Amino acid sequence: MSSSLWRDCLQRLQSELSVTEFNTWIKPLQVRETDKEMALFAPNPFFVDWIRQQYLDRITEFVSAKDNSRNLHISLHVGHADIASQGASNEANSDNRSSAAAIAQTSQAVSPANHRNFNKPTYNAHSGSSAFPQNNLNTKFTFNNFVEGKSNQLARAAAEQVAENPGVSYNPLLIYGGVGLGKTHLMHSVGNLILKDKPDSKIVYLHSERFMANMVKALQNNSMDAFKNYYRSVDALLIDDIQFFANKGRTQEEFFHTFNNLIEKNKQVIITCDRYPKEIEGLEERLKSRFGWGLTVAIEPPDLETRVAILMSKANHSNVELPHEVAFFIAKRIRSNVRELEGALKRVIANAQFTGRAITLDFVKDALKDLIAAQDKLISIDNIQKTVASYYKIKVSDLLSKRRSRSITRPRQMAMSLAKKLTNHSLPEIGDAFGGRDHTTVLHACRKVEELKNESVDIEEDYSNLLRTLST
Ligand SMILES: Nc1ncnc2c1ncn2[C@@H]1O[C@H](COP(=O)(O)OP(=O)(O)OP(=O)(O)O)[C@@H](O)[C@H]1O
Repeated sequence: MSSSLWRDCLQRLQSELSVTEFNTWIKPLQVRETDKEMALFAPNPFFVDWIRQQYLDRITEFVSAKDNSRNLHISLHVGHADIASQGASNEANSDNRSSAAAIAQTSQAVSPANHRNFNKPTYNAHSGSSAFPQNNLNTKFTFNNFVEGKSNQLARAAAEQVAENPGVSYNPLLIYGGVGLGKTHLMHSVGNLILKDKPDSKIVYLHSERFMANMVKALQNNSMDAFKNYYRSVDALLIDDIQFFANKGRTQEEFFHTFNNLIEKNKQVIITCDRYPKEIEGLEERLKSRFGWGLTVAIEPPDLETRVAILMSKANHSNVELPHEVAFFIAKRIRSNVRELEGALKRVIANAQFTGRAITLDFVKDALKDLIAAQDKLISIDNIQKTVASYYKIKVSDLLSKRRSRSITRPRQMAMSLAKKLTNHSLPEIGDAFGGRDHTTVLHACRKVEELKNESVDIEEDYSNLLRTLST
């Protein structure tokens, strides 16, 4: 079935994409539209992945601009629109869940607001009588395919310990770091390993947004007891992106009690967060302090060697031979996070498959030219150093020197903190660029600047001035 909204969307995409791209990826999509949802169907999981990475933002943007009154959810599925209709009617029939469950396994609801968060596959959801998910673990995320490097070593080691001794080693385990760095991957790896050792364990993974949605549903349906019992009866609760709880008082209250209950019973809790939890505004102090009871570990952006290793490993898993020089080229250019690195690799592989061309350096330069151009426009550490030095009327060589007088250390800390904020370089890379300093020095500088900004209007003003100069 094809709605007029979808037809408009197709027209727009056709005008924006090349003929091959449109015919290969967009034309085969089937659509089923209801009042609340636009469900898109693609022939296989790879196709779904590709649509999500390359086109979903654009489709979502277009649909919400064109029809913002309905706030349509856009979901992606493997399969055919007509089979899904059968699935949907099965879903309504509580005695016949198999088709609905099969569809649920490959479905990821996406709305303009929650698109990033629900992007993650949750293939392992069991069907069941409960209104709540049974485990939602993605079996693709394991320790075996998690590439270790300096940036994630500690987090990985802690996660492995927790998987071996759930509820005992570190409870809670809190993993924090920027987007796409492997926090969710590690969390699922723990869940999968616990299940391998103890298949009867009740492990639940969910995004914090889902926790809140389930709570709201339970409040509406007068089923809070079932909600509480469900989450308090698990052996391990893995909850992603806790920063989402900021300023959501009722959800925090509920989570606080669930958390206490589980920890008291030595049930494992694992939490991820996109920043150091103490820095989340709108998160209650009692939660922040409890999160610190166990172990808090950071994941940093991977360094060059780790990025190369990740690319080689991902290519290997897709049975693709990736020349080392190509991996090196991509890893050098794409530094932001692993998700983008993986996206670039997928794009290279798909392009090579379409065109039948070999993956050479020239081929990759061409296939990724827009990504590379965007990357080249990013602010460089060099530029930050020059701007900060000139602002404080010192020399760049002072910033790189060992001098420790305040007139030099403050600007140096400011420059490091701006480098962390405005570039995709990892802490070790920033440290290197500042006269070979350790990554902990950079971390300290970032925290110090945050602290000083709160204490001193002058520093706050310097920071804003520099940020403005660098961002224009
Ligand atoms: N060290 C690694 N080895 C292999 N794959 C990795 C590694 N780190 C990240 N990835 C891959 O990168 C992608 C993004 O990782 P993940 O979803 O775990 O990031 P995240 O930190 O949870 O991000 P977000 O904050 O956006 O939720 C996944 O496909 C994951 O498998």
